[in-house]
Amino acid sequence: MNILDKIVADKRKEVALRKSLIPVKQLESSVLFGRKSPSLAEALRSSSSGIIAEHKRRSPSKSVINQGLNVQDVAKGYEEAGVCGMSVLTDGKYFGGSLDDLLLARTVANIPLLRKEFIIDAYQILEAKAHGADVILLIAAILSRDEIKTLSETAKNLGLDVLLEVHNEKELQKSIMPSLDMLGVNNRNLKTFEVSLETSKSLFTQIPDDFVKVSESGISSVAAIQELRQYGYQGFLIGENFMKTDNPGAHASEFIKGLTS
Ligand SMILES: O=C(O)c1ccccc1NCC(=O)[C@H](O)[C@H](O)COP(=O)(O)O
Repeated sequence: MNILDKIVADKRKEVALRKSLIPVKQLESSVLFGRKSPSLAEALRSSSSGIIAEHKRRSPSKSVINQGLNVQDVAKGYEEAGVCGMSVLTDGKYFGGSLDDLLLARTVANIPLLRKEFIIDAYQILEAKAHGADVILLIAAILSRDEIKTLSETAKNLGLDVLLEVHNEKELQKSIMPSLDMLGVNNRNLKTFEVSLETSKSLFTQIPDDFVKVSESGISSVAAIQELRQYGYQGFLIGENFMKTDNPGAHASEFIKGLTS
């Protein structure tokens, strides 16, 4: 069993438990459920930086990145830095995150928030909306085409943007459909943890122009982004490079200045 299989097996149990504890009606009656979500795809299209900055305490590939920060400070810092959106990892077991992190980020920031999660069930999309997310992530490696269609249509019906993540041509070809807003190429192979920006560079021609192209993982320099832009990428998801510092917001701010100067 690879790490992705393990995460998904645990996620199925976790979602079943959560469903038994919190009924859909309760999620739907939350204050944030009625909130209009700003679009991350639109923000990326009109941005000169394209940065989506992530809150990431730890990960299967790197173990601990930074456990000592307050998620609200990180969210405020990212917003002040001028990022287009913030990604909040909500998985507890492997990433040390939670839905409370999303809620806390929402209370202090107005930028689009992405629920970074291993979504396998529409219930998790309702949770995302109820906790202030504007965008959900769907991972092609763990979903069938039919599941991607059902889950992305659920998200669109709730006014959320959808970022669909792929790692290779096969995942990309099975996933293309109109209910997606952004296509993300993950430079990290989630089964082996190997990271290479070549993954983004090799897949860009096959992503139709209707989708905002996002390059994810392993991005740590302004030069890398300038190069990825040549391939048509408009969004850049960065986690560890910001989160490993004492002040991710300040680091993101310096990074964005380097990109836009
Ligand atoms: O980051 C991991 O080790 C990981 C392992 C298994 C599944 C997903 C994983 N990461 C999720 C992500 O996609 C990244 O957090 C995100 O793209 C940011 O990456 P980075 O800038 O390299 O922290």
